[in-house]
Amino acid sequence: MSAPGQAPSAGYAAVFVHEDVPTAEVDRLEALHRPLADSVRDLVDATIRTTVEDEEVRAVRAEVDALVARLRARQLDGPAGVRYNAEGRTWSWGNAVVGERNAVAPPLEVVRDPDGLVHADTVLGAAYEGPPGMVHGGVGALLLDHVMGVAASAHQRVTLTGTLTMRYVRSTPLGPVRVEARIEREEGRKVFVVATLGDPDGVTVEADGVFIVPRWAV
Ligand SMILES: CCCCCCCCCCCCCC(=O)SCCNC(=O)CCNC(=O)[C@H](O)C(C)(C)COP(=O)(O)OP(=O)(O)OC[C@H]1O[C@@H](n2cnc3c(N)ncnc32)[C@H](O)[C@@H]1OP(=O)(O)O
Repeated sequence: MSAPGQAPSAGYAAVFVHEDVPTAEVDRLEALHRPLADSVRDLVDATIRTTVEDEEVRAVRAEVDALVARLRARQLDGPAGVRYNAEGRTWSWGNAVVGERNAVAPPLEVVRDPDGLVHADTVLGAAYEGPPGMVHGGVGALLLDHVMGVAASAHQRVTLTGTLTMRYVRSTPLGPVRVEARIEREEGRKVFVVATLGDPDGVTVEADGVFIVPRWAV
């Protein structure tokens, strides 16, 4: 444990890395890598749903292994972390929900309206299944946590999830989903956020959470 007033651990603090990369270069790299993540996401879906012959499965595996080896020829020592430049541009390419290079993350664009509503639309396919044909409850929580965190941070402060409560009103079918979140109220360093996850027929999960501005971030 770290002393009060400090980041929880050197490891945590170390993921916020200042990097002297101009915004145009960050944008160029994102444009280069995003289609690769899209293709890998497609590969994940195809891996789940393929019905090809055994030999074809073995052959594809060999090709995928070769591709992995090519990408690993030069790579970071650990996770991608959160990076920022002098222009205030931040990027977190490995983020589990919005990482531009993360094929595990559903493609999600989080939008903040002028009135404070934060929302995101995406389509969840076979990789996000829990009950048959339905979104895994943990995936719903993942999306809600992130969008609620964005609402709490208001793009100007660090907040961490303190407590997250969810009520699964009905199952969420795989397919198009929408997350909405807004700040309900604030008390000192505690930010209370309410949110919903829904399908085209309406709300499927209701959530409320307490997001904390950690003492080390004040
Ligand atoms: C500029 C940057 C913008 C970036 C935008 C990007 C958006 C990204 C969005 C990503 C989204 C993804 C997000 C993620 O995935 S965040 C990852 C998941 N969350 C965590 O890992 C958090 C782990 N916990 C901690 O680090 C600490 O325990 C925290 C920071 C939470 C509090 O430690 P701290 O030492 O700071 O707190 P304190 O003891 O001084 O207490 C202060 C007040 O808070 C109250 N309290 C304490 N704990 C809890 C609790 N668990 N629930 C409810 N309330 C709690 C406490 O009673 C007190 O209230 P009061 O007595 O004053 O009334």
